[in-house]
Amino acid sequence: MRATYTILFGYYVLISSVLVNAFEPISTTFVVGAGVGLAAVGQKMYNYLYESCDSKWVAFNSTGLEVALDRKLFGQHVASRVIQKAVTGFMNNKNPKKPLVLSLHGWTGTGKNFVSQLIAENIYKEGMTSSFVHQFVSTAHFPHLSQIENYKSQLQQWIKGNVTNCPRSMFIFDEMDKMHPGLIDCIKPYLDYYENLDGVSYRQAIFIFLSNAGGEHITQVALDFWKAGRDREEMKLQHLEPALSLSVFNNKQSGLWHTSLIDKNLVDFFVPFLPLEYRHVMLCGMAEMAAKGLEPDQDVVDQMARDLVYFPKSEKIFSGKGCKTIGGKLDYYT
Ligand SMILES: Nc1ncnc2c1ncn2[C@@H]1O[C@H](COP(=O)(O)OP(=O)(O)OP(=O)(O)O)[C@@H](O)[C@H]1O
Repeated sequence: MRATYTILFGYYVLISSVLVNAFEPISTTFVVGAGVGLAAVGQKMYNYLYESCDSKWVAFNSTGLEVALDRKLFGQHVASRVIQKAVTGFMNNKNPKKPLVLSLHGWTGTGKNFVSQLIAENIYKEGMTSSFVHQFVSTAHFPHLSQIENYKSQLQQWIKGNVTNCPRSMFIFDEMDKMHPGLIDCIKPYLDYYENLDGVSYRQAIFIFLSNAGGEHITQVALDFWKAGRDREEMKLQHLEPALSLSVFNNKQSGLWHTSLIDKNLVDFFVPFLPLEYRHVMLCGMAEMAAKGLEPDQDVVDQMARDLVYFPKSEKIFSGKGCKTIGGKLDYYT
C-alpha cells in the first residue's frame, strides 16, 4: 500500500509538471525525467524500508547456517549435516526442478522447530517474522474434521497467493502426523516437478514438515548404540534410515502413509532428530541463560538438568522433553 502511495506521488509530480509545462518542451522533458526518477526512488526507498521479495531481504547465508547449526544446535550431528547439505544444494541451484521438501522427525523438544527457525534466519533477513515464512500447526489451524473441504481450498489459495507474491516462500507444517491425509494430498501438486501450475512456478519454494513420527524408533537406535558402548557421534544417517522408514512408511497413524507424497518421492530428505541426553540439556541450559542476559552458571543449570525426567526408566539416558520447557524451568532455579 505504502509503495503504491510513493509511486503514485511520483506520477502525480510527473503529470502535474507535464500540464504546467505543456507549452515549454525543454523544461517539460526535464520534469518528465525527474518524475520518473522520483517514482523509481520511491520504489527503492520502499524496498529499503519494507520487506520485499528481493535480494536485500531474501538472501541465503550458507556460512551463517553452517555456523548456527554448529554452535546452536546440540546433539544433532546427523540432522545438522543433512540440513546443511540439503538447504545449501537447493539454494545454490539456479534451476531447481522442484521445491525443496524436508521432513523432520523425532522426539519432542529435540530441535525440529528450532532448526526451521535457523534455516529461516539464514534465508530471510526478518527470519521467522518474515512475511514470506508461513507456519501451520495442524491442531490449531485445521482443528475441525467437518471443515476439511474449506481448509483444503484455503490452504491451496494461501500457498498459491504467497508463492505468486514471492517464489522464495517457506512453508512450515508442524504436527504433520496429526494432519488430515486429505489436506496433505491437497498440497501435493505444489511439491511436484511441474514447471508451473496455472502460471505459477513453485520450484523456488521450501516446504518443511515436522512430526514426532519415528521418534520411538530413532530413540531405539540411539539406545542400542549407547548399550553397545558406541559413541553417539558415530551414528550415521544409514543407521537411522531403517528406523525412519519403519515409522513413516509403515505407520498408518503417521498421516504421511495415506498420501502419495512418499509414493511419488516428493519428500527430498527425511531428517532424523536424536533424543537428547543430560549433557545436551546442560548445553541448552547454558545457552538459554546467556540468551536471557544472565551469566551462564554451571551449577544452576546442572541442578535444573538433574531435576528433569529421563527415560527409559531403567537407564534414564534421554530427556523426556528434550530441551523444551528449559527456558521456563531456569526461571525457577535462578
Ligand atoms: N537440539 C537442540 N539444540 C539446542 N536447543 C534446542 C535443541 N532442541 C530443542 N532446543 C531448545 O528447545 C526449544 C524447543 O525445541 P523445539 O520446539 O525445536 O522442539 P521440537 O523438536 O520442535 O519439539 P515438538 O516435537 O514438541 O514440537 C527450542 O526453541 C530450543 O531453544
